Amino acid sequence: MKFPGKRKSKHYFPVSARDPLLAQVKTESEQTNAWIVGIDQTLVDIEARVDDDFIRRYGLSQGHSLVIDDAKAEALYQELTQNQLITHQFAGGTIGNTMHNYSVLADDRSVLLGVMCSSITPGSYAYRYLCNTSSRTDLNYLQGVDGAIGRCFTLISDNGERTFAISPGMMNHLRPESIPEAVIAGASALVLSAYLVRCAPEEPMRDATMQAIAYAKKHNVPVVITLGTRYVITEQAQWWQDFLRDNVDILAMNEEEGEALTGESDPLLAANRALDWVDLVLCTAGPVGLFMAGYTEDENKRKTQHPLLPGAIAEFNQYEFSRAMRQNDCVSPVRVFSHIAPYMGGPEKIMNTNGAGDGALAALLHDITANNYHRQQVPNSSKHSRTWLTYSSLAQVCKYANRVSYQVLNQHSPRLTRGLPEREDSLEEAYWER
Ligand SMILES: Nc1ncnc2c1ncn2[C@@H]1O[C@H](COP(=O)(O)OP(=O)(O)OP(=O)(O)O)[C@@H](O)[C@H]1O
Ligand SMILES: O=c1[nH]cnc2c1ncn2[C@@H]1O[C@H](CO)[C@@H](O)[C@H]1O
Repeated sequence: MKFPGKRKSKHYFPVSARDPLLAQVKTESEQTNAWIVGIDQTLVDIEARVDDDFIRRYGLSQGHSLVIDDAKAEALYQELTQNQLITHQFAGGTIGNTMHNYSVLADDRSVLLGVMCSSITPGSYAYRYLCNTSSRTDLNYLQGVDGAIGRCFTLISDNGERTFAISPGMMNHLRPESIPEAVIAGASALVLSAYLVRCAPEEPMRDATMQAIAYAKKHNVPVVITLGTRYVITEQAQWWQDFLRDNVDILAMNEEEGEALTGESDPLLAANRALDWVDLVLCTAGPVGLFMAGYTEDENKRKTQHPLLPGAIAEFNQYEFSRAMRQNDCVSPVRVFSHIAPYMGGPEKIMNTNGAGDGALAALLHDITANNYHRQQVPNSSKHSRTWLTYSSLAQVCKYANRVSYQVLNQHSPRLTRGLPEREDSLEEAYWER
């Protein structure tokens, strides 16, 4: 486990190899016992630049992710190929991206559940998918299918807006019996997307997802969900509110999804409202940066040393130096919030905003898993005097998540090609010095 940003505090981590007591603890359990698990619709992204007429002709709607039938997918693919419009083909899927990015950041294990073609030929989409996935992502639990994985036509319009057209293949054929209970029981988090419940009634993906959630609840593993696109939510906001309340602990969304879910256009208010249903919220807001909202124990809340920020909730960042807890683990829960502007004001040239939010979520998952890892290694540390959810404060997680988003904006694919620069000894210094 690589630590999310080195510290110069008394809790410096990873624990020093020179400390004889801690070194002992470490060697006993060299094999990592901290991992995350996610379920996804196995998809390859096929990216192309198209004009508005193209979007219209195929009955798509800008900014939306729509499922299309085989005939339409074939016609669309033919047109893209004939006109040489395809610019990139890469492994995708919002949770696949997140598992991959987590593994790159943490240099550690994530487990991906989903389907994979039983028979793979070199050069096929399935082959590409496997080649573009981190070797730290455990693919041993994928369920074989006799058919194709999904294709996600990622159509970029002149105004930079991206429209997804999904040709599902057999991506929704994951069965409940393919969900391994032990993998979920031992995980630091179960990670899902709102897209998973968007499948035909006869397809088993929804049941597989609910099975995974049932195991997570049984073993007290936090359930994390990312909302995907606002259209999936707008259609049935009340249903999603109930779903979050009953099944989810940690919510990741962007400001548009936040509005669709809560009716609040202000991301801070949307995050605050979502705390009625979940324990921790990450809300990205494009050029505005990102917000986090969560709970902490009143007695342990910590005052920020940053300037107090105005907003719909006055001085909302007052206790942003607090670590997040699940509401039920608190005796006296208080709500805490944090915000951060884009790292370095954003890259000079944005290569692609696709997956910037997924990158931020991977950073949060890294911090949560590092907390579990640290608890296993140094259980009597004062860092574990309470059952915290994150290793770091909300302010620090914001900083890290934002840094990872920046990295994604700076490259073409939503999947990180490498971890954050090693030279960045202290995220703190690198952040503020430039
Ligand atoms: N135009 C921009 N300028 C500066 N930073 C940006 C810009 N767009 C995004 N970012 C950074 O990336 C983070 C995530 O962006 P955004 O809110 O667009 O994610 P998203 O819509 O969830 O993306 P996706 O769904 O593709 O993963 C923001 O919090 C911010 O740090
Ligand atoms: O329906 C879907 N299911 C799973 N992933 C999807 C769907 N639509 C789009 N993406 C994925 O979202 C990522 C960017 O955040 C893209 O890589 C794309 O593959």
